[in-house]
Amino acid sequence: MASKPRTLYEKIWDAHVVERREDGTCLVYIDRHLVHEVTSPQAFEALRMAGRSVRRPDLTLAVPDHNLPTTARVDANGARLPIADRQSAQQLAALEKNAPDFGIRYIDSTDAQQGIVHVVGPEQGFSLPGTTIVCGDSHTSAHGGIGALAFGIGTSEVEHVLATQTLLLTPSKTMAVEVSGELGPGITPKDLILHIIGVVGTAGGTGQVIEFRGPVFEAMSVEGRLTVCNMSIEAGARAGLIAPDDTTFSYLEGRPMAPRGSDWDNAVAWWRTLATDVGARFDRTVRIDASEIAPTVTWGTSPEDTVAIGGIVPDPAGFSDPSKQEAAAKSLAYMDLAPGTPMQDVAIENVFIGSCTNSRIEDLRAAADILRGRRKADGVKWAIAVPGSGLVKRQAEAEGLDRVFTDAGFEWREPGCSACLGMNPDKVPPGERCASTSNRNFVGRQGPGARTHLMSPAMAAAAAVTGHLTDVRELATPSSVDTPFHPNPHESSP
Ligand SMILES: CC(C)[C@H](C(=O)O)[C@@H](O)C(=O)O
Ligand code: SF4
Repeated sequence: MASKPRTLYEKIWDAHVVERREDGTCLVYIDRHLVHEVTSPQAFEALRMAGRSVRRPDLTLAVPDHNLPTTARVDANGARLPIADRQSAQQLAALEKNAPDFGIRYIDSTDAQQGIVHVVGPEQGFSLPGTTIVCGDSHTSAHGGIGALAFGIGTSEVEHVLATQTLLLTPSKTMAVEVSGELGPGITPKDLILHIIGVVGTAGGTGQVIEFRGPVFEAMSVEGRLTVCNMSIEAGARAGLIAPDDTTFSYLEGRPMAPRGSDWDNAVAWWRTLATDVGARFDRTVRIDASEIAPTVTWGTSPEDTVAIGGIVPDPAGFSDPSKQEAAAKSLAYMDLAPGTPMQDVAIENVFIGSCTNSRIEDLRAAADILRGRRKADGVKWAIAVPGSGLVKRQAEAEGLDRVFTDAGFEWREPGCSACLGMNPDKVPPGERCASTSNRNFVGRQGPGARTHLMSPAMAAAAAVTGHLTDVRELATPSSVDTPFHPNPHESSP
């Protein structure tokens, strides 16, 4: 008898279950564990107190990102500069000590391979299709873009994975997000995922694993897929997935930690079997028409508060759900926006291009395409471009993108989480607005009182040039609009 058709999620899940318990929970094997400085110190301390070691240090990779300043890290003599904030300094020092103490590979802040953990994993070939990947960080969902079942875990689970290389989990429900049609000129993966979150809602995917399906994702670069899956957590989902294909394999082949030789061939042969079978069942399916999507921005303090750039700030009274009415009214008060205001009239004083959502080479190219030969508007006080890793930075510099940014009035920074969240010196001043390529527009996310509008890198660049939220399609040169994705994945890899 033919076996039951399975989804991509079910195939990866089944391949990793070590033990099914009577209560429905499963002990699941974890293939890859990424560790950063914020959620790991207590986990290592607990191991130390219990006299335990790390079960598979070779499957664990540590890299600092959240707390690192993105200004110069060494002085003129190459000596490391101190970290001013005490808690940040302690967390960073703890990771630097814990990694070698427990035999884990550690990428130092001064190493060209350092970067945001979710940029570094795929870039190093550490994150692979068909694997289970965890990290004490919600945006671990990003790695689903290469076809891995990847999700964030809490600090006690970090300890559990370090000690046992397993986790106790319950199987998730599945949701298919089927996107038909094609994205229009100038519409990027970020616009697509913002639009999807607007449709699904931040609670829409709760506890589920979303598989993004359809020709748009098949045509998308790995960078774009990482952007989409990165934000699936903002739809409440446990993880996001896109089936691995030739685009994925050519992105990964030859990366430092990817398999080689016959191991590579065997891996690719298995990865090819992972795609969802015809006839496999999802618990829920959401259908979206790509051709209806415009450049998308947020107006409120939740990632589901999205609107097309040509739209207006909504009236809270227009929402049918009373709790949403209340939330929208609160959001608008915090954002200092009046219902009915055209989004394009919203002036911004800050621009942040970076974060694990949009700091890969293709993102920097898209922003630079808009900025080339232009300058930021006078009203824009602070604009920074923060590459997702040292390798992305190096690649961008080789292409002259750093000059495009600095000529346009941007600061060109060292890799890290930066102004995505206020855990390091890069903060948006209270009461000011920021056009940001990050993934969360929560109250105080970019600093106390800061007001965040989420958007794509090209849209953030357009806002920098005009000083207000702007439809990038009105600014774009024909060539930058025609190629929203870099066509050749090899070219777009650092
Ligand atoms: C600090 C970290 C635990 C947090 C997360 O889990 O996502 C951060 O990365 C974020 O984006 O808010
Ligand atoms: S860049 Fe932002 S979203 Fe990504 S891991 Fe860092 S803080 Fe979290």
